[in-house]
Amino acid sequence: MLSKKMRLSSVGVDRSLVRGASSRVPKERKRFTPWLEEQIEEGDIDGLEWIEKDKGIFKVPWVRVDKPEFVLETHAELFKRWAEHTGKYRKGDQPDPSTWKTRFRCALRKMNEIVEIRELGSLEGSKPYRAFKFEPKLKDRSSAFKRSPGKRSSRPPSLESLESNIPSPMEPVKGTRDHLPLGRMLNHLQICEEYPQRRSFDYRNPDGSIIGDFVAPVVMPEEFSGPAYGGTKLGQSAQYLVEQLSVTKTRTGSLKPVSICDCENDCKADDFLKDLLPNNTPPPPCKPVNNVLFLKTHKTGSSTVTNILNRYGDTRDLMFALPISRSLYSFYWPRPFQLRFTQAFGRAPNILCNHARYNKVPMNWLFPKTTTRYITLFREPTDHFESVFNFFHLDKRLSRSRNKVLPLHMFLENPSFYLKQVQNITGLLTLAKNPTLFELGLDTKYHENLVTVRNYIRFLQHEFDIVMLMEHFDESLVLLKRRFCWKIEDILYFKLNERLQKHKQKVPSTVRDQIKHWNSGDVLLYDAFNRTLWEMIKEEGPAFFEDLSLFRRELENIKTKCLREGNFLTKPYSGRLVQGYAVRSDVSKELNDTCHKMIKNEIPYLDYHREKLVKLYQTIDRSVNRPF
Ligand SMILES: Nc1ncnc2c1ncn2[C@@H]1O[C@H](COP(=O)(O)OS(=O)(=O)O)[C@@H](OP(=O)(O)O)[C@H]1O
Repeated sequence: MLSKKMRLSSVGVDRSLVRGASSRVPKERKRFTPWLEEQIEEGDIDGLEWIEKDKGIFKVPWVRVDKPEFVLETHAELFKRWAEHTGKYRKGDQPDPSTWKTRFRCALRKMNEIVEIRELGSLEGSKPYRAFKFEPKLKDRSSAFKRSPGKRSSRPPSLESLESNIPSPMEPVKGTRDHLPLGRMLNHLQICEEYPQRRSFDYRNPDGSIIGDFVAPVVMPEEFSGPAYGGTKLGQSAQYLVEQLSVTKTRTGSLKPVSICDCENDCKADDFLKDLLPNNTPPPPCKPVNNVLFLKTHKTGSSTVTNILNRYGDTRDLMFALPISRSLYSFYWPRPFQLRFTQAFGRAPNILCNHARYNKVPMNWLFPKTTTRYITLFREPTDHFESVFNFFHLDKRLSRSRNKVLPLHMFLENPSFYLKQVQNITGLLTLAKNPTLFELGLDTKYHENLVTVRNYIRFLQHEFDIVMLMEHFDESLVLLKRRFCWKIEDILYFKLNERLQKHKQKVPSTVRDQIKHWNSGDVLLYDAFNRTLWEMIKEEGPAFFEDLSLFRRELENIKTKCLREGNFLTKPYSGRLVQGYAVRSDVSKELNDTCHKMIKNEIPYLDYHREKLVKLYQTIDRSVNRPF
């Protein structure tokens, strides 16, 4: 960090303009980050101080404006100074601490190089504060990220390295959709240079109706390739989307965008409301979450969740991320997800819910963390492993001779040995150890390293908003409904993909212990998220359980109304029979479509989405190309 003297002289700021002389706007306006660093260094605002200076961690006093203990002169000083610095407040203006604070908070949020460390903050007690950290700038990070040729680190990545290798500037401003003419995109990139986020833009018809939107990165780092993230090159991915954009442009003809973005005014209304509303004001009605990335894990009940998401998005005409090739039903799983595995529509997708292996950088790019909820689903590791092993016939895949199989109990006697016998651990065999950790993106070579596994779990705790558990399927869904502001009918389901009883293997306790030992990473992962789930449920209070009972009654109801009694079979994938359903012939008109969609598996649903998209494009093309 620069010394105070250097910092001040390097930007040529007259101190009297920044401090004290509040009636004038400083001649030279600084960016928020150096300005804030300077305020901390000055040390004259009560409570604004370093926690760990060498790590760039600091605290900001954070007293609620509506609290009796709030003192304008003390608690609003920092926020006032920023308002002065940006020319939003001048001496003689009416003091407006709520707005000052909101502006300050917005500025903080926009700065990708400043992250909040919630666990270090404390909003209780007589001196509440939030803790933040200055992150190294993108430029520094991307260069720090590049390895010198020939030097490959064999050390597993620490959490810090995992996190610092992530290009946070790809994250967008909360909830904004900017409208922008294609030709002015570069201008926009320059305008927003100070606020390096990824944005999405609308294209509109001359009458203002939305034709579609697309995503574009504001900053395209030259190269990001993380050890645990499959080496995605964002520069290329961005290029790819820009190419797709040109295609969209020529296809859709004359489009008239309505306005350009305003980087200065990106604050969300919620931010203002938080501080302006007195404590007892009922919270504003919640807004349903429509952007969801579901990391679909194998044999965890994930097809049931995918069906829920398919129906949710379908009834609202949301956009689904679809695998690029028509013959594909996953995003080239088990390869780590890449942008080029998805069909590009020239419009930001809302939902991803087919099998994809977690890969933070491109996923965060396509589904920005600030506007998308990330969810996934885990299963108790012993039952999970049995299901994976037997459903996917790993016994045959692990056997070296064609006509023999390697049953589960034999494999577990010396799993490393049997895996070494296999020449290429590809495809479904990648699930032969810690399947969940693998699907969530951790390279198998780190699975034995418990420090890395623990770090990775912490990383995932940052990444995912809700991790559901198959053993608590209904609880997980009710939690999701409540957190996503959904309705009970949005989470109704029929259990899909259940194996026939005769295909399920009873596993004795000794074998269960061996499974746990072999999959100890998954055990740690499951235990951690089991705790998280119950903590989240506890936070919901007693109303949660009322919702749960109501939900279970509705589940029974819909079953009775939709389904025929009897045993039915279906093939979710070729060659694999599982329990199926048949819709009652006397089903009511209103429920007919819902019942049929509730039993639709992921593959027919994907085909359905594809057809729906083609129809949508045809409609748009017809409307756009209509002669005036
Ligand atoms: N709601 C609910 N509650 C409990 N269990 C459920 C539920 N839905 C699906 N399942 C069980 O999940 C297994 C199928 O998982 P997936 O759909 O993820 O399989 S797949 O990877 O998509 O093929 C499969 O487990 P096994 O039968 O043990 O294989 C299903 O029975």
